[in-house]
Amino acid sequence: MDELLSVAEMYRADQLAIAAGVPGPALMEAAGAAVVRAVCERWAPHPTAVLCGPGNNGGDGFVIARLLLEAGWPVRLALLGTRSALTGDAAVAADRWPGPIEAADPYILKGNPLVIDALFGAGLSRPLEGHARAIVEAMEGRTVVAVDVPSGLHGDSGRVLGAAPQAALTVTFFRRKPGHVLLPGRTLCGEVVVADIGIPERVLDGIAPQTAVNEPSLWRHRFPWPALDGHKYARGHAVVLGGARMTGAARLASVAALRAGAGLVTIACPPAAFPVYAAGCASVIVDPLEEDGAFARLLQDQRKNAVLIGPGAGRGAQTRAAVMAALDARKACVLDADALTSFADSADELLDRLDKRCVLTPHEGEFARLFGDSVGMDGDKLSRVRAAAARSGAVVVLKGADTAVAAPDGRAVVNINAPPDLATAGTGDVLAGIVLGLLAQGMDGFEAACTAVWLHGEAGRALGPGLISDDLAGALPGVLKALKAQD
Ligand SMILES: NC(=O)C1=CN([C@@H]2O[C@H](COP(=O)(O)OP(=O)(O)OC[C@H]3O[C@@H](n4cnc5c(N)ncnc54)[C@H](O)[C@@H]3O)[C@@H](O)[C@H]2O)[C@@H](O)CC1
Ligand SMILES: Nc1ncnc2c1ncn2[C@@H]1O[C@H](COP(=O)(O)OP(=O)(O)O)[C@@H](O)[C@H]1O
Ligand SMILES: [K+]
Repeated sequence: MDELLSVAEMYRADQLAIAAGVPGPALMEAAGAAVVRAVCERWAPHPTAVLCGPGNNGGDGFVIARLLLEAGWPVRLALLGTRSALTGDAAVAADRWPGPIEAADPYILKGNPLVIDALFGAGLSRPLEGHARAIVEAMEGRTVVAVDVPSGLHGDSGRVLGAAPQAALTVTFFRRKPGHVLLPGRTLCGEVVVADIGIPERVLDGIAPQTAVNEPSLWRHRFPWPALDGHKYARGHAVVLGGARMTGAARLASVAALRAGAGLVTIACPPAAFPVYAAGCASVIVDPLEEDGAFARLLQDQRKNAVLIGPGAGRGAQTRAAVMAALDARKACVLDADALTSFADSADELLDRLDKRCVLTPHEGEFARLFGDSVGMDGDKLSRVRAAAARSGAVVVLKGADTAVAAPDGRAVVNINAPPDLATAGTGDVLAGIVLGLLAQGMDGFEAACTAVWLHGEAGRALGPGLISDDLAGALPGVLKALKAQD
């Protein structure tokens, strides 16, 4: 599993490693050596400036400068702050640096195209300003290798505090932090190398991290591959509420649900729209809702076990009533798009009714409408999605280039495989359909959401530039085949 450690958890990992008998200076020496290895693998020796900060990140910088010098590199080292202010392991590392210590002034970068940024680590306590900010800004245009994180980037949020350089390479230690995968951090880090510095894996037992990168090892063992003796009803019957006008959305979602493995998929739609839906995918059942209450009656069929409401549903009382009917019928639910926006003025009415078999799939705008009052929009993506899941009791998928998924019990993942080609109309409808198809097959809400987001990203990658949402479901068989081949 690819855990993401918060800054506090990383400090705890360091402490547990030291308590287990790995000396602090040995960790720092290993960290510096890992950076030097990564640098030497990528660049031939050339003039390099190592910028050291006042803490242990700077301590790593002293180790790096010494090892580069020993490897024959032309190195200059500059320190932000004074030598006498260094303490602990950083002071030990500084003692072992044989060269001069210069002041961290932008002039030191002159003639040094490669810069090692060892100013600040992931746990920055306040925004960069003054001298620190000036030197970070002066790195622009140079090849920057960041130690742990580009200085100024916060490891928990992925946000820039004041300023941070664009790195070509970031070498971090033991595990990535959320800031390496959340935007804009992910972009600023460039290539990320995770180095083993001798922290024993078992320290994770004492930390029990709740955050990870979304990858198949988290949910592959629960993927609902059809059984040899299975039949279509064993694979679930999914229902999609179709709207009167925007019919494409429900059609995209219904095909995606089938491709994700649902045994049957029904679109329940207004009678006037029946011809449009019926002319769509031949594998999808279309059921016109002839009279008031027809949707609730349709859901009385116990075999219909999962419901998607939102894509193209229309905003207003009818959609709200359909959501309530699905919740009353205790179906596994995916609520997306209009199903979320329809509760913008009465969010609590919805949020008080949800449980962990409900998956909400808002983009940032829909999130603001539904959770703006309860959670707010100020926090970072991971904190907000976690708070939203805790508030609602549902699984929340906060979409975007760095989609984050959270369960009400506090687990969360950040997804990193989705290409920007997915930023095109209708891809969210496809995602909602994939979640639906997996829920229909009995996957639990959090696993279904994580799996769907990953499959959606892989389908996007398989298609690449030029993809439109119509193509995505058709790419799922190839993605699923590759996933199955890894079993
Ligand atoms: N045993 C360990 O703890 C290990 C730590 N390592 C390194 O240690 C780093 C973390 O070290 P620290 O916790 O000392 O953190 P930093 O090296 O980021 O230093 C924190 C110091 O910077 C100051 N500071 C924070 N924000 C500032 C701002 N905006 N302007 C000016 N000064 C500011 C703080 O007051 C504090 O003195 C990691 O990033 C990693 O590079 C590695 O050596 C591996 C082992
Ligand atoms: N830059 C991006 N990189 C990766 N994925 C993206 C990017 N922009 C959007 N997406 C994904 O595309 C989908 C868009 O969904 P949504 O905003 O609901 O659009 P629509 O309503 O048109 O379907 C989401 O899954 C989102 O995560
Ligand atoms: K740094």
